[in-house]
Amino acid sequence: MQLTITAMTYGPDGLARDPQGKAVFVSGGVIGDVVEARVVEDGASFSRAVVEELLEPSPSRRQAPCPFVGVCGGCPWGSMSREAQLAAKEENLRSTLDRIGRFTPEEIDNLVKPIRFAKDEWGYRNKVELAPIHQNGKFSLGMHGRDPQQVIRVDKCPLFEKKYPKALKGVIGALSYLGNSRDLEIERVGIRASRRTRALEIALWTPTGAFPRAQVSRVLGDSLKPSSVVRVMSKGDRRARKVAGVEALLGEGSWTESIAQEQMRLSAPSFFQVNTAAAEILIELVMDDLQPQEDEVAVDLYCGAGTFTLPLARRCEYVAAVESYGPAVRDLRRNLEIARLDNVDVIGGDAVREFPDEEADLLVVDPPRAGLAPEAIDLIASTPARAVAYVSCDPATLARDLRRFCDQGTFTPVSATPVDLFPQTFHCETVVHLVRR
Ligand SMILES: C[S@@+](CC[C@H](N)C(=O)[O-])C[C@H]1O[C@@H](n2cnc3c(N)ncnc32)[C@H](O)[C@@H]1O
Repeated sequence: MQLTITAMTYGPDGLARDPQGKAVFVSGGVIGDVVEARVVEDGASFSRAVVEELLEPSPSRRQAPCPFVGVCGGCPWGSMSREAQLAAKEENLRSTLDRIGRFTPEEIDNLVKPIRFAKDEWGYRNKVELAPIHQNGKFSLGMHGRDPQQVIRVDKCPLFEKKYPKALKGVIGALSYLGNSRDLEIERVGIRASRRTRALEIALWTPTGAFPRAQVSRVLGDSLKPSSVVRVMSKGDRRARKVAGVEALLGEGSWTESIAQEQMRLSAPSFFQVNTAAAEILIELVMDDLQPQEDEVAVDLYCGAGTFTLPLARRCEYVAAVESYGPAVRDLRRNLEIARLDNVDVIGGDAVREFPDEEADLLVVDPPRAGLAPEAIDLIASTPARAVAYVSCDPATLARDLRRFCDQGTFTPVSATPVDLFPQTFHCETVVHLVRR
């Protein structure tokens, strides 16, 4: 079937319409392509197809600097120009606010601001994760494919921090050498690198039990000169592994990044924004939207290790920060100590159950992809706050929650700024400014 790709989905695929007007998700299609496609799934409301032949390549199509684009899971939009990626992300936010948020075209025009982005579209990721490969009795490491069951053999990744072009090869080489002389039981390996602090950490995720600590730290230390090597021990059911502890095998036992003039120290299991330069845009937008004042109280929900907590604490009288993940709570306490900030109440627990009872003037919420629980919206509405900054990594749950805020009636969104935190992917971060009606 001949198809023209007219949009990008919130996923790797292009979107086209068949002659009857039914939506077709086209794997391998880039906006503007004319393709010959084979339908692989014909559903009642939409179909799925794969590109068989590129009849007229889109002007937005380009040669990506990595042969694994399309196969590897890291760069699903890598064959599309940056301009086209940015435009598609802005359009995705608009269409989600329309479909799920039920905002009118005029409201969307008023809300959505031009997408913001940092300079680097490659070499921006401060973190990559490697998965084990056991093949023909040999051990190695690779990256998850577009099909997450598949692990692709790579020795470099153009998304990873450009100041460390040889880190992947070094880690894979050293651990393959060790893993072929004895079973290290590696479940995954995380590498974090900072061009600002020069910190390089290798985190080996393994089950609890015996582990050749000295040998691993010697081989990784000799080949990569990392600032830290840690072992993250996990236990429990395969689908719900829990961190049982982190042991430092070499160096600092944590990784340091510098962001918006703050030093952040992170333990390997803690969340940190993977694109430091673009995360600084999030901080700038949140502070510009909220304009925190020195006599004000701020609440930071889903605060992680403190990306927004520290800048809020510099500007406000007092901050209450809530985070449910133990390692991140400990990181935040340490980051506040390093920053000599003593005006923050760090609350470990669920954002709804532990909702701070302070009279908040401002709130920052940065939930995971699932977005906010309906109770969280009611709790936020029950505060006397004058404004909320909602940082979202999922346009669909964001649109749902903005509709709930509007229906609840206390806060109304006044701007939604997409930020390109994840170039080469369809993912998009958004900062929404809500004010009291
Ligand atoms: C998207 S991250 C944002 C972290 C932080 N604001 C930052 O930018 O670095 C979401 C955070 O929410 C935490 N989290 C997840 N569910 C939570 C809950 N129910 N209550 C409180 N925190 C939660 C996660 O552990 C994670 O640190």
